[in-house]
Amino acid sequence: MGTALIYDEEMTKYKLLWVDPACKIEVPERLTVSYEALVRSGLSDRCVSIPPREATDAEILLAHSEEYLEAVKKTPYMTLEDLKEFTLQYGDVYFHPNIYHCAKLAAGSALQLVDSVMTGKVRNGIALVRPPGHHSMRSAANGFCVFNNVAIAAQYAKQKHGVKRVLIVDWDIHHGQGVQYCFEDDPSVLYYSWHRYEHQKFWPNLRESDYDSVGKGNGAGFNVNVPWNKVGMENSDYLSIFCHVLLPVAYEFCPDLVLVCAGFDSAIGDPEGEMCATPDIFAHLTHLLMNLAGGKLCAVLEGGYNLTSLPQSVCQTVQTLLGDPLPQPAGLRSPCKSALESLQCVRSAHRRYWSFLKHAANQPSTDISTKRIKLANEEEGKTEMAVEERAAEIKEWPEPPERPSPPVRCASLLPEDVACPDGLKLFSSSKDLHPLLASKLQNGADDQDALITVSRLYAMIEKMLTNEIGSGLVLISDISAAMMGALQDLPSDLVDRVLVVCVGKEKDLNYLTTDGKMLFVQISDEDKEKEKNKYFIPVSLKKGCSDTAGFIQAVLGLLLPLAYEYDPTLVLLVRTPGSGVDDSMWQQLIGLLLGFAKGHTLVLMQTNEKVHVGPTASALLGRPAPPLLELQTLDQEDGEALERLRERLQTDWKMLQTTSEGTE
Ligand SMILES: CC(O)(O)NCCCCN
Ligand SMILES: [Zn+2]
Repeated sequence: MGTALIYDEEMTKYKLLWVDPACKIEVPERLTVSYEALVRSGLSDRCVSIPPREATDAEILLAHSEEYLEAVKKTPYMTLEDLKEFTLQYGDVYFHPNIYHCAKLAAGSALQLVDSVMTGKVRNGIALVRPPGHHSMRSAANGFCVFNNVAIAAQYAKQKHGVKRVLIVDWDIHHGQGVQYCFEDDPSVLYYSWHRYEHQKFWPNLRESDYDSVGKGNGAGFNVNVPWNKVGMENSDYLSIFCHVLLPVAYEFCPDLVLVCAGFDSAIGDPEGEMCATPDIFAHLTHLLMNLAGGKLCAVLEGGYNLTSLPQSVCQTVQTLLGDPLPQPAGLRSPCKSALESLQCVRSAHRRYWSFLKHAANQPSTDISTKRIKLANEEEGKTEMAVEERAAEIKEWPEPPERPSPPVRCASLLPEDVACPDGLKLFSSSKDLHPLLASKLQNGADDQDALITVSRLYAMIEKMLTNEIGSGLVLISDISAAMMGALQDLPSDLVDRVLVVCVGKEKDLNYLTTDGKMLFVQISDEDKEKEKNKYFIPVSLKKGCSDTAGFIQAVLGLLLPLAYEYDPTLVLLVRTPGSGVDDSMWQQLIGLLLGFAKGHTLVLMQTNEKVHVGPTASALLGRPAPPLLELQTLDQEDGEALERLRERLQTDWKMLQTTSEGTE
């Protein structure tokens, strides 16, 4: 299924008609440069073009009051003076004779996107709209927003498509207070937002944007605010918040639909955000959400004011929605102290609502809310520094890397009697021994067949690293022998950093190395807590890999952060017989692992488990994993063991940190 693209140049036909420094950045070119970049890169041709439509009154009233709608309806007929007068009642927004029409198109675009995804016409999609929506409230325009496009879309999805749980991820750098107000007592809509906050000194300067606004009444726990109290946040900060806050909560919430308030003012170069995350980070943020809700994801443009990083970020997002390989998330380092403080505060504020956060640490001793009160009392004037001054610090950043799709998306090495699943291409490798193995033959290696198997594995790995093949699926009769053969002194000129994820128990692991060429993560029911090798991470679950809650917790809170920090050039995923992992969990794992090593994941399974070949192939082809069934709660002892493991490892692996204690 395809990716929808909703855009219409009509939404460029309004602009600021008077002087207002706070609003001058919201220009029509935001939309044109984004769409033109999609056209130039050939991405728009690969999308399913869906026309926008005007939202009806009834649809707008899903999130707004009648009096507000009636008032906005009058604006097309206002004189310039009336428009200025009308605008004065709201904050940081402007009106124009054509903005009501565009606001209906923006909201209608979001609804068209929801319809296209919910009816299965497309898998996912993006709507390039203006005016944005997430600041507008029931009876007020605000922050360049007139109607709350995503809030209306969430209500519409519930009402028209019977969606039970909607996840809204707001990666715009501003807090979508309009969305928060709309759903704060509604447990069927989980609103997650990070936003520049600086202890309430940054616009819209709201006390309720802080991490302790967790939702009200039945909605308690379903509003997650992550305040950025410093500018300059980087890719590592964004990814660690996704791994340690958003994803555990999102997987436990188990949404039927994901809506993204896709604001790109959180990218480097933006005068509003002043952050340092590069445009390719949106490839990863999008990918990490694509295995939720069976892949049903609707992204709706919010902010984004740097006319270079905005189109780059939009293209990165669309390319991931289309299923292209991800760029390596290079240059990750430890999240900064301020990000870790926010991380710790959010996790402790939500500990009581989400079993996946149950083991989160307490609020940091240097409680950041006291800073908020102190700083907020200082003279307000400083916060209103003109936008131009802030924009002066615009940084340089590299063009996002190319993300070419390999000619063969997924190759397979199967025994003759196993049919090649559709979409996979049988890997034909020469019968003679791989030169790298010739040495093993000389010192009389015994088992010829094993050597041939390893030889073909090496040949497949080589084709991956030259990007002739994306991923691979290999069935072998004896998995232990194959792992021994392949991993025993793995030739360094074959691959320099391989992440081995071993699902299930595996007896002798004496090919482990300590030189960092291989990071070995094992999830099983074997308890090996005494391991001291930084590159061997044994995760033990009492009930083994069949325990979905424990498994997903290990994947999200341990494996993902480790993999981001390690940044492998190859992922080797091994499923040992009798692991007990269920297919939907297995597909989730594959889907998430494809985000690393430019999609070069090689799956090793034993021939007697060929019944799992179909689901494995489907996941390797980038098809979304089915939603996980309602997760049981996390086993207490497993949760504590995972926490101990994370504590022990975080001195070596900075992406595992979830508290600010101990950081300089
Ligand atoms: C959509 C948005 O979040 O980017 N709007 C930002 C408004 C900033 C006003 N100072
Ligand atoms: Zn914004």
